[in-house]
Amino acid sequence: MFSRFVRPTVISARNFSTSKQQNYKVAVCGASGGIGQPLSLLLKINPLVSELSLYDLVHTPGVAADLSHIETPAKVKGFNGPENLKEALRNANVIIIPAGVPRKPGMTRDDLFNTNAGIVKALAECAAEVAPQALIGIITNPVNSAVPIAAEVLKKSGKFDPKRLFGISTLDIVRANTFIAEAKGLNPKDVNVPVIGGHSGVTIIPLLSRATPSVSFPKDQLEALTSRIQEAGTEVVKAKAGAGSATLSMAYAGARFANSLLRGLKGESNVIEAAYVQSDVTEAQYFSTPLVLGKNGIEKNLGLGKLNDFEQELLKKAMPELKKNIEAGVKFANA
Ligand SMILES: NC(=O)C1=CN([C@@H]2O[C@H](COP(=O)(O)OP(=O)(O)OC[C@H]3O[C@@H](n4cnc5c(N)ncnc54)[C@H](O)[C@@H]3O)[C@@H](O)[C@H]2O)C=CC1
Ligand SMILES: O=C([O-])CC(=O)C(=O)O
Repeated sequence: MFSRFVRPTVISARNFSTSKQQNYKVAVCGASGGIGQPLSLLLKINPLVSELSLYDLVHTPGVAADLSHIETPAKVKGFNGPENLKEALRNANVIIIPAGVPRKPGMTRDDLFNTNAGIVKALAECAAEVAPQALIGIITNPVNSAVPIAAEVLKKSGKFDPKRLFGISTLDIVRANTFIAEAKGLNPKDVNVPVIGGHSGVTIIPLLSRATPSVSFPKDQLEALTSRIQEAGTEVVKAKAGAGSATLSMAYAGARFANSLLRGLKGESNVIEAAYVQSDVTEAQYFSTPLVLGKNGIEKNLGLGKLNDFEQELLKKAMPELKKNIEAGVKFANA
């Protein structure tokens, strides 16, 4: 199934050739941040975006003014502060959320829970009220808990549609593709590595046995590559030495994911992208697997597929942590 995957073109700037509807409003919450700004730039040059709504607590007038001078059709509006949140999100087709604090060296993604859980909760509450049809993609960490928080909030307001809520785990796939291409001397654009599970440490489960093109590694290299993919976020946090976590690669991954949501919305067939969603493919209530995306969000969950013994072991190790993260999110939202 992965061989049919087509790497989307994120950047097409002025070379627009789409004839179908492209009137989509995309809102970015946390638009002035390290991820938010480059993500908004990539969305501004996406031909499927007609309206780009930038929300943050600070600096959105400046970011919006700056982006609005780019010679693409998307209309950019900046919304600063909670009093403007409703207007920012109203009737959005897609809402992407990179709002919240990032890690510093020595922290786990879970250490961000106390600050970021409340941010995600408030944004989801507003989305439920003013954009109940929106496809919502959450970047904010810890993703494993943030998605259950948003789901519980949406459930409380009677607006939860499991086909429309996504934790964005695309960066794990982007990294896996890059690292495997490097290891095998391939062009990364030709490599597709499924990564399933959650988005932190052991919950990130790369399925190298199912990479296309097919690749194989001796056991020690397989283990080293697997753990590099699982710990790649920490690699960036360490390299940035206190200045935050991945922003540019995440902006790329977020733009790729948003583009796939939009391609699905406009009725393109065969749009496949993995994300962390409500799921019954394992005993964890939320789990990332490849999805077919369509006009209403998830059209089909493609499930786990076949795992080899090594990957079964990774899955076993991921489960307790993932379930704990999910439980923490559900508990927080219902406290
Ligand atoms: N899912 C993934 O693969 C990844 C997730 N992340 C996560 O993304 C989040 C953002 O990271 P960065 O952009 O580097 O952080 P940042 O600190 O540079 O930017 C965050 C932005 O959110 C804004 N913000 C804070 N509270 C807000 C609220 N209540 N409403 C709206 N905006 C609010 C801030 O003003 C700031 O502009 C972090 O939680 C980080 O851990 C980062 C990389 C990858
Ligand atoms: O590692 C972090 O804190 C940010 C993140 O989620 C990633 O880069 O995968």
